[in-house]
Amino acid sequence: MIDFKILVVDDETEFTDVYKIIFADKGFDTYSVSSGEECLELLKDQSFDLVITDLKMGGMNGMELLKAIHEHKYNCEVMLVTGYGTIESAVNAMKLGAFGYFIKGNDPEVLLKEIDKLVKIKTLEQDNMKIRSRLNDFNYLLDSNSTKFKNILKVSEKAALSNSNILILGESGTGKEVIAKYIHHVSQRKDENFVAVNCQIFSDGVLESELFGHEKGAFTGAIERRIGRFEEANNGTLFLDEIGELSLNTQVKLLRAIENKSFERIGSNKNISTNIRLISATNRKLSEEVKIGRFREDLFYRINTITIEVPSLRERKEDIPILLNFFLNQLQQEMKKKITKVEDGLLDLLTVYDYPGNIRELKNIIERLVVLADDGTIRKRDLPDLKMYDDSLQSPEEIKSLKDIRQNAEEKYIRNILAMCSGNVSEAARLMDISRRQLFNKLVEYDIKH
Ligand SMILES: Nc1ncnc2c1ncn2[C@@H]1O[C@H](COP(=O)(O)OP(=O)(O)OP(=O)(O)O)[C@@H](O)[C@H]1O
Repeated sequence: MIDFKILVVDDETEFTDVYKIIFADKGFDTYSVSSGEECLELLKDQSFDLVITDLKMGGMNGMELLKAIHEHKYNCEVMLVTGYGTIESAVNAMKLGAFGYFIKGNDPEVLLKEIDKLVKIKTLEQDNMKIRSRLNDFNYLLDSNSTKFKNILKVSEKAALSNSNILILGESGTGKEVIAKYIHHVSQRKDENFVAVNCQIFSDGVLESELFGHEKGAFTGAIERRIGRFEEANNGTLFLDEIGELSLNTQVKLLRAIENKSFERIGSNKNISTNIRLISATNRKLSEEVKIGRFREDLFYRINTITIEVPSLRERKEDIPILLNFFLNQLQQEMKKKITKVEDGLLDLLTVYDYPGNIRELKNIIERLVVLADDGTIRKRDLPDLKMYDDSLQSPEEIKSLKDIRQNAEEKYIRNILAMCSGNVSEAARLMDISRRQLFNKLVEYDIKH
């Protein structure tokens, strides 16, 4: 069956029957109704690629139907069927946006050729949509000034060519999922699904049903059959994030599915074979987890045919300027806000900080700067806690007086608590167990704006 739905509209059933046979024979999904009114009713519930309507009908005629379809903005083409005597109105119909017309009694091949053109247009549009959605989906920065990260990209591209299972290691927020998507994107599986599952957010039983699916009635609450992520990812890529969080029980089931390249839905004996590339990721040291018996060794060797270690952001600080640019562009579009200037010294502060939360943290900070920006300028004063950036500038050799250190710590503490309370002084004072007056004095002393 071709993915193309046709609706034939004619009050003479002998014609609709003939069309149905011809179209069905060519593999089109064909329906028929006997009036324009019925056609409009059906279009409310179902979508069709093409409506072929007779021009002359009792009730609403073909031309009126064409106008109504356009008025409702239904996304389908219309072709008119006409006798010799009415060709002129068929031509007028084309001026009104009909895709074409067909003269009753002519060779149906002529009509089929016209339909074929539409099928080709539809396929082309679908391909374009797929390409666009792939590109939209891949809105990440892959340029890098860091040799380490450039190497990661090279290894990813090579790994993508194979079918091997890949393990991505790295701290939280370094972009492990981004790398997984990139591998999928450059692999031969790119037109198939990329399915991501975060193993941490599900409890044991729920995760198994998430991965393998279940049959209706398999357990209390299984009110209908559910396709699991393994099935969804068939022929594509399955990305298991936080794989280090899997229980030993689920590890056994996952290992079996990988080894046998097949699995069963929960509550079913039917074996379903699967063809997936598995990419796993974790911020845990999996080899250590194996040593202490928290992660199965056999599974570890199954999933890490190729291991990719994504560097932390502090190991690739040379990328902070281009990441800043990238996120600024992205956020300007998302927030419809123009940023034309980065205040002097801001980039230095951003570069000096160590980002325990990696790119995720940098992105959040930039988002905050854009939200708080006015006059199109992002500024130092809007950084979440300026002091922590200055702190990382201190070298261990710099010996300071105890008083300085104490004041430093106090100021940082106050700034953090204030940020936690979104600047609410009463709440911050309560948390710090001091009076509002005492806190106000400290704010003046440290020149903290709130
Ligand atoms: N190269 C990049 N270009 C643009 N954005 C990126 C890039 N790398 C990471 N990010 C952004 O940083 C955030 C964290 O990325 P991602 O989720 O891939 O990290 P992760 O290492 O998988 O994190 P976790 O271990 O917490 O799951 C996301 O918002 C992502 O869009």
